[in-house]
Amino acid sequence: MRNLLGFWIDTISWKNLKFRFLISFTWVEKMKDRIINKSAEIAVIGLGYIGLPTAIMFANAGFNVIGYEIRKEVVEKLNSGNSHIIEPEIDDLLHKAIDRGRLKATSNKDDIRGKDVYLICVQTPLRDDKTPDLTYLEEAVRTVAETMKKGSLVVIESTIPPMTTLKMGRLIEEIRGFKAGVDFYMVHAPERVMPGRIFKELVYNSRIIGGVTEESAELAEILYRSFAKGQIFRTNSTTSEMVKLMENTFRDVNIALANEFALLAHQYGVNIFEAIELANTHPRVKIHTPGIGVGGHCLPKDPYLLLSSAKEDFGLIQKAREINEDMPLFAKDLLMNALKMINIPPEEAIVVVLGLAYKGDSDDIRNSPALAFVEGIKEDVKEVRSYDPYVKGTHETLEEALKGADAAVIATDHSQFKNLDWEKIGSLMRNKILIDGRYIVKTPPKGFVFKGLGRGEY
Ligand SMILES: NC(=O)C1=CN([C@@H]2O[C@H](COP(=O)(O)OP(=O)(O)OC[C@H]3O[C@@H](n4cnc5c(N)ncnc54)[C@H](O)[C@@H]3O)[C@@H](O)[C@H]2O)C=CC1
Ligand SMILES: CC(=O)N[C@@H]1[C@@H](OP(=O)(O)OP(=O)(O)OC[C@H]2O[C@@H](n3ccc(=O)[nH]c3=O)[C@H](O)[C@@H]2O)O[C@H](C(=O)O)[C@@H](O)[C@@H]1O
Repeated sequence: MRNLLGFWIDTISWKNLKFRFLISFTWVEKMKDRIINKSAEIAVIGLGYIGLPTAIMFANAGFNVIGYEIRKEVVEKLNSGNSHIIEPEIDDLLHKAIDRGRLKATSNKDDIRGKDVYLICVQTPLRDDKTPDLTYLEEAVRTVAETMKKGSLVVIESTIPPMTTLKMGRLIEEIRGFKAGVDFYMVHAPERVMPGRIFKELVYNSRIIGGVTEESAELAEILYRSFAKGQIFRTNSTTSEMVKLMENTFRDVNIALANEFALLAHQYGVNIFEAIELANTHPRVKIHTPGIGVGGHCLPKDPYLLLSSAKEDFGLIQKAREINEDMPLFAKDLLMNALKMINIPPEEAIVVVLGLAYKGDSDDIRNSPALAFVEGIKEDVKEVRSYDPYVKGTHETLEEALKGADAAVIATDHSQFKNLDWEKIGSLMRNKILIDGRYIVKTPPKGFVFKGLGRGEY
């Protein structure tokens, strides 16, 4: 917090300091009142996995919220009361917000003019060359710059490379002439929720708020307090950007270590899941879970966002990424070995991938290792089919997908896959190969050539 002082001094021009201080004092008090009495109007930019639940939370906390989204089909769906994402509790909470008249979606910029608060929740993916693609963010910031008023609070919730909030502040200044921390308030308030637990974690997780000024951070804290019960820590925007990226990089590197242990276990004929369970009985060891890969919108890209502006190479984080990115290829090796064991030429094999989503009980296929696996085998085998209960465009039923197939590969830990009767399902298949990339099948089913990732056999 003490470090912030130097920061404000940079941001505020000394010449106008006294005058601006008076204005800013009046503004901040007014804004606090508007937030506390819920008369502050909120625009959420981007209604995806993060923006929609956040908009719903603020609406149900009593604010008038308008969601601005460029995908018109999403806007239509939401305004008719239907969520376009799968998440526990979302349908009820969305209906509540819409029925109370607190939440609307729009694709019209005019509808978000002059709001008190702008929350930017757009995607921040990577380009093919693994550098950050900030075009969605920049476009969202342009929209905000065009529609905001003096004194608005601009919150970037998206995960972004260090120093991006300051850059976006300068972009607003170029477009609109408003200076961040002087003419408007600005923070980076990264979201830390876990899909599948979003509505619980929005309330109970702790939050980091990185302000370009202390006042900005204070306002944002009051705003989030309208529904958040976890601790809220204030810092500057570059620190909060780094904290968020460090959290996901920590998880990615730890998963890579678990994956490397799994690869080693194959060399020594050890079941890695038994070994990890035993190692985790140590009071200071908590090894993650190995698997077919690390997917989703965040873990596969956030380490690269963290490294993106660094002036040197950082080997550990990069290496961890490579290990995780190679795991679908290791699963491919397991499949090829199984085909060889029963003399099925790969070019004649029909392979069924069970689960396309990046993790269990999700419909999100962004950066999914299942897709990398499909990509890795599609030129080698005769046919690749897929079945995912949550993903459109896959086979309707598991049975239909497996009929006449040679191999099934479990790529996602959907609950539906956990208690399947493989001996019964096997009767539908032409050949019985089962590859488990997610430690779903604990005991190899009878009559199958079974290979489990991390299970020791190769
Ligand atoms: N999905 C997750 O589990 C988490 C995501 N995050 C971060 O939150 C951010 C958003 O992620 P998601 O919600 O998953 O992405 P998403 O892709 O589900 O949602 C982004 C939405 O923004 C819309 N959009 C893009 N540009 C726009 C613009 N200029 N104006 C209006 N709408 C626009 C897109 O059409 C999309 O609906 C990312 O930075 C991500 O790293 C953080 C924590 C968890
Ligand atoms: C540090 C941390 O826990 N970050 C969370 C993470 O959510 P996300 O759903 O992407 O995380 P996840 O459950 O770790 O899954 C990511 C991927 O990693 C795989 N995975 C996960 C844990 C593990 O031990 N082994 C493993 O292989 C999953 O199968 C999945 O493919 O990233 C989110 C985000 O930033 O998007 C973040 O808000 C969440 O709190």
